[in-house]
Amino acid sequence: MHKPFAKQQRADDASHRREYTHYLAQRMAPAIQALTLLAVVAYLLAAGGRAALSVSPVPLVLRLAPVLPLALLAMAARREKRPLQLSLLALGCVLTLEMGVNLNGIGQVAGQRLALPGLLLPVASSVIWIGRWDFIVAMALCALGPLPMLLLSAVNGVPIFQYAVYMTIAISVATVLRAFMSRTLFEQFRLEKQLRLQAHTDGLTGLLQRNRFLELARFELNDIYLRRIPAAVLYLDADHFKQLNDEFGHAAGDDVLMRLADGLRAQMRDTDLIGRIGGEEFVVLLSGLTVQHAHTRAEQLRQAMHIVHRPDRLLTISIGIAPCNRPGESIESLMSRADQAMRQAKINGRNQVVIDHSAVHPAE
Ligand SMILES: Nc1nc2c(ncn2[C@@H]2O[C@H](COP(=O)(O)OP(=O)(O)OP(=O)(O)O)[C@@H](O)[C@H]2O)c(=O)[nH]1
Repeated sequence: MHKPFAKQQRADDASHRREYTHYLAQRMAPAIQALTLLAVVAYLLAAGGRAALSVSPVPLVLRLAPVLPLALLAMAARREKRPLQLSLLALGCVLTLEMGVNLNGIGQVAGQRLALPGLLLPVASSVIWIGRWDFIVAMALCALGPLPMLLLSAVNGVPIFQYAVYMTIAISVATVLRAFMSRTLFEQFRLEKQLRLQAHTDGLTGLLQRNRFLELARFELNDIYLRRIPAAVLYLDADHFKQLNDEFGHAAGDDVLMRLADGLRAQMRDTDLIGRIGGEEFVVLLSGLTVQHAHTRAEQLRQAMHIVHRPDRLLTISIGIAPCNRPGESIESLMSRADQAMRQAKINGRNQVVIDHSAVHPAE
């Protein structure tokens, strides 16, 4: 179930990190999918070419064996979007490639040369690692993977020394590339989040913008109808607001609107969805409350607003309530009924709560 946006704004560091990890997974998935596919083709070409050019004590079938797990990993990566699973698939691919390097190099006079393509691996894969842990594991696999083959074919340790130098350079380059990529992606994530926040929240009151409210309310209503729980929509409008603006200016009006929004937030539960729908009009979706409970809450809210002082008088609001008692009814229709009830409250003399009875179930 979608929680109110206000709640998302208070997300702690752990959920922020989780959000970033999922963002990275979305961004990295196509690269991981392309690289795992490339690994299958590259391995086939390299192992096939080597089999045609040189003799090896390891049977060809065994040397080509990594193609199957590589192909399976590439296929699994095609449908994957979850961060941990993507990291594990990419690591599986690196591990299989390193096993392939050993299978093709063991027993060959110039076996150590086969370790050279492995030097590409840290650099080629540097940007796909989602977390720090998978990057470290991948680099360790790249560095240590070809060692069995090198140890078997080394003469006086010379190839191992050369390999260690080149691998250190390759891992250093990979670390720089990854650091640059992480910084760029984190900045992009931060900016996108900030833009989303600005697009979703009202700049003056910090409440949900109309469109975002409607979007979240649709999700919430689906859940309400599915679970068959009671709910109600409140439509709130500040009384004689034009008079305030006309007499004391828009800045005074803005100040009252901000304090009205603060009062709304303080009175409502974390799970209530609150949106600013128009100038001095607000809507609340109260989930899990019967119409009687919603009425009590609306009355409390109306009275709580009296502590907000306007320069000319106490702030009063008129509230309309539409109970969600027609399964499948849209949020737009509920808001329209609540708005009608609010208009009735204005006609009745303002500063009061009116329930829309047009669709109240007989049982209620
Ligand atoms: N300060 C300020 N005023 C706004 C804002 N948005 C809308 N308004 C003003 O809100 C006022 C709404 O006035 P009306 O719709 O006539 O309603 P009212 O004067 O409150 O009268 P009733 O609703 O009948 O009690 C208008 O003067 C708008 O200019 C805003 O963001 N800031």
